[in-house]
This record gives sequence, structure tokens and C-alpha cells, in this order.
Amino acid sequence: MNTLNEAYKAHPLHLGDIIPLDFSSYPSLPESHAWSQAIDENFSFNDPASSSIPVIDLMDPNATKLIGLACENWGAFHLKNHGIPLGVTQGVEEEVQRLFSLPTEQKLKALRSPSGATGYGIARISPFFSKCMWHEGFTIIGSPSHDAEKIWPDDFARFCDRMENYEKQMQIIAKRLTEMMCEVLKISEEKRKWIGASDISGALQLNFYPSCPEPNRAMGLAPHTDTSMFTILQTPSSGLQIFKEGKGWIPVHPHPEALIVHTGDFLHIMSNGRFCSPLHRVMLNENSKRYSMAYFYSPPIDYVVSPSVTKDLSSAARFRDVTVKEYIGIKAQKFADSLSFIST
Ligand SMILES: O=C(O)CCC(=O)C(=O)O
Ligand SMILES: [Fe+2]
Repeated sequence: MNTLNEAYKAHPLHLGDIIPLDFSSYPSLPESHAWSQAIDENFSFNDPASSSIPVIDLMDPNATKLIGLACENWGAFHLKNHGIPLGVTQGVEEEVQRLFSLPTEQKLKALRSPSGATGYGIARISPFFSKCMWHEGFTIIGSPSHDAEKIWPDDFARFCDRMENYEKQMQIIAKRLTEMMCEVLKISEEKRKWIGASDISGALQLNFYPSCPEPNRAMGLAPHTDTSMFTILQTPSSGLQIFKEGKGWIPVHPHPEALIVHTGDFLHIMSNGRFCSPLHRVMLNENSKRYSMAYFYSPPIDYVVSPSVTKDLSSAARFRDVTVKEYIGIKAQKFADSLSFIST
């Protein structure tokens, strides 16, 4: 059994916090999904050049340095020339569309169990908000065959092949990015030994946001930070926003053939706060649906995440040591207060 599954098993959800709405049968926004305040845009486009996350070419000889700066200043960047063949991305996009356009009853066959980590269901962050999100998701850890078989008993091989291939590609890029980030943070050889190991904690989250009758009063995905070390996101559509201190919510418009990478809580801890773990959310559209594939990447479950992993920790550690597994548990209970809960 994958160890990430074990980490989630210890924190079961209520069934009511897993089942998505059948969005196609709601021509107007139900009260359960109407957020009380109109969602503020609170962002001005005075200077678009300094108000968008940087684009970094992985083949650029200065890529390591640029990635370090982007992680410090934004906690996010576009990554181009990442080497994933276009056919692989397109294949996954096709499967995501095929999955989410199925009738609700069919998708519900793979409903995530309350103590499960994989399958179909609403976002894990849902219990922390009083209103529901206009979103459905499907989580994959390793092979998706167990869940896909329930949906397509005779025809799940193509979905599985494409997803597993995509996960492999993500791991190759994630390994490369981890090496670069460790270089920037001067992480000791000892604490880098896990890189490239087979027991890394990885999960692929497929997200779907149907078109919404009242996008300004609804929320695709509510503000959160990712628990991961970093997340590699692929989406053909706008809607994602990242919160930047002093600027507000910044829209992240996808670049053709580029991936979006953003740092998560684990890198924030390991860098002693130098890399941000940006708050982000997803906004909706009245006329178009949106989907995304988010690959969450973290060290193995027993790895000790600590500011002391860096060789040049010059100031006092701002966070106490936690294992990956322990922090997943803290996040499941404390959500937005998790980083302050472990701060020293
Ligand atoms: O759909 C997106 O663009 C973002 C998804 C996300 O933030 C997540 O799955 O954690
Ligand atoms: Fe996220």
C-alpha cells in the first residue's frame, strides 16, 4: 500500500464532505454554493509586467538561480521547455474530459471512501468552509486501476496507461526541480538522499470546474496552500489566482505548453520561510468549464522536514521538525493554522 494512503487513512472525512453536486441539474446557484460576500477581485492591472509570475525556461543556464528568485518572490512560476511530449499532455487532457463528462451515477461508482485518499469526490479542504465549492475531483496515487475499473469495467486500460505515464513524466521533472531547489537552499547531501527514490510521496489530482450560473458568488476552489513540497500544475484555462502580499489576488493565465509550478508548505518549512507557500484559489466562468491536473510532490512519508536541512541556516529555526506524515495529519486538523501550529 502506498504510504500516502496511510497518512490520509488516519484522518477520515464525513461522507457528506465527499459527494459532489450533480452540477448539470442546477440552472441557478443553490444556497449551499452561494458564498455570502461577492468575491472580491481586489487586484488592479496597473502594471501587468510586474504583476504576473515569471516564465522560466528549464534549458536556461541560469534556471536554478531564476527558480530560487521566483520561489522567494512569488512562490510560483511558469516552466517552459520542460520536455514533456505534447502527446502525453494532450492524452491526459482527453481522459480528464472523458472522465468528468460522464453521468454522475457513473462517477459516483468510484467515490472516495471516508478514510480513503483516492477516487472521485470534492476537495479535501471542503470541511473547513461553510459553503461548498463548484468543483469535483479525482485523486490518483500510483496506479488508478482500482478506481477506474469501477467506472469503466471493460475499458479502463487507456485511462490508466495515460495517467501512469503522466505521473512518470511528472516525477522526472519533479526530481530535476528538487535538485535545483536543494542547490539554492544549500540542503546537505545527507538530507538529499531521498531524491529519485521510489518511495517519494506523489499524488495526481484531476480537478473539474463546471461552468457556473453565478461565477461572482461562487468559488471553484477556496483559498488554501498546498501541503506538498511543490505542485506542478497543467491547465489550458485561466481561473487560478495566487495571493501576493501587498498586491492582492494575481491571476495566473496559462502559457501555451508551459507548466505552472508553485511551492507548498514543506518547502516553506525547509527554507525557514525563505520560499513562500502561496495562498491560491480558483475562480469560475459562466460560459466555460475548466479542468486542471495538479501533481503534488513531497519527500517520503517518514522524511523529517526541518529548517535545519539547509547547511547555512543563519537565523533561528522558525519551525519545529515534523515528518511528512505528521504534517499531513496536522493539516487535516488545523488547515490554515498548520504552519503557525508548528512555528517555534
Ligand atoms: O485548478 C487549479 O488551477 C488549482 C488546483 C489546486 O490548487 C489544487 O488542486 O490544490
Ligand atoms: Fe492547491
